[in-house]
Amino acid sequence: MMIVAIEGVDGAGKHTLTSRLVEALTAAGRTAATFSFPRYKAGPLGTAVRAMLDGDERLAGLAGSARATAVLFALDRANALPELAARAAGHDVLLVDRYLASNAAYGAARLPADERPEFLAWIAELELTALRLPRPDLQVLLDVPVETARASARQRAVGDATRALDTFERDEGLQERCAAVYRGLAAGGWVAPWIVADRATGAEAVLDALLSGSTRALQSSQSF
Ligand SMILES: Nc1ncnc2c1ncn2[C@@H]1O[C@H](COP(=O)(O)OP(=O)(O)OP(=O)(O)O)[C@@H](O)[C@H]1O
Ligand SMILES: Cc1cn([C@H]2C[C@H](O)[C@@H](COP(=O)(O)O)O2)c(=O)[nH]c1=O
Repeated sequence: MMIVAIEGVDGAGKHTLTSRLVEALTAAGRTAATFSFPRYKAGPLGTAVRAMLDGDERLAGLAGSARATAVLFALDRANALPELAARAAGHDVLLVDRYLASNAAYGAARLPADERPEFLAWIAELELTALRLPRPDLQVLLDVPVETARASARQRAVGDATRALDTFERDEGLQERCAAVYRGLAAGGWVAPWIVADRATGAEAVLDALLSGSTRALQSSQSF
C-alpha cells in the first residue's frame, strides 16, 4: 500500500483530482481508498478546527499563532491514525486530500521568510517523528494559478452555502505565499518525493508516476 498526498492552495481542485485518480486507478486494475484532512466532523477537535477557520473570536489566540494552529491540525491527523489504517486496509493506494505538507505550506506562509526553514523542520519532526504519522510515498502539488483557484472557491461558495470562504480562503496574500511555499517544498523534495501537476493532465501524470515505477512509491509497502 502506498500513501499519495494531494496538495495545493484552496480551490485548486484537490478533491476533484482525488476523485479522478480513484477512477483512473480503478480502470488500471488498482484499488484506491481516500481520506481527507482536516476532519471537521471528528468530535470536539474537528469542531474547533472549523470554528478556528471560520474566525471564532474565542479562538483568536489559537488562530493568531501559526505554530498553535499547526499543532491543532497535526493532532487531528494523529487522532485519525486508526481510521486511516482501517480505510487503507486491502487497498493498493491511499489518496489523502491534504496531509502534513498542508501544515508546512500554510504555516510557513504565515511566518516571516527567515523563520520558515526552522518551521518546516519542526513540522516534519512533530508529525513524522513525535506523532508517528506515516511518511507519504508521493506528494502531488496541484499547481494552478492562485487566481484560478480563488475563482473556483468563490464559485463553489455561491452554489453551496456550506462552502462559504473561511478566513484562510479570504486571505489573498496567504494564498499567494502558500503557493510559493508549496513550489519550494516540491522543488526541494520536502520529506518525500513530489510531482507537480496541473488540472488538465494531473490525473494522467500521477497515474503514470505511480505505474511507471519511476517513484519510490512503487517500492513502498506501508503499514500503520
Ligand atoms: N480540472 C478542473 N476543471 C474545472 N474545474 C475544476 C477542476 N478541478 C476543480 N474544479 C472546480 O473548482 C472548484 C474547487 O474544486 P475542489 O473542491 O476539487 O478543490 P479543492 O482543492 O479540493 O478545494 P479546497 O481546498 O478549498 O477544499 C470546484 O467547484 C470544482 O468543480
Ligand atoms: C489539513 C490542513 C489544512 N490546513 C488549512 C488549509 C486550508 O486553508 C484549510 C482547510 O480547508 P479545506 O477547504 O477543508 O481544504 O486548513 C492547514 O493549515 N494545515 C493542515 O494540516
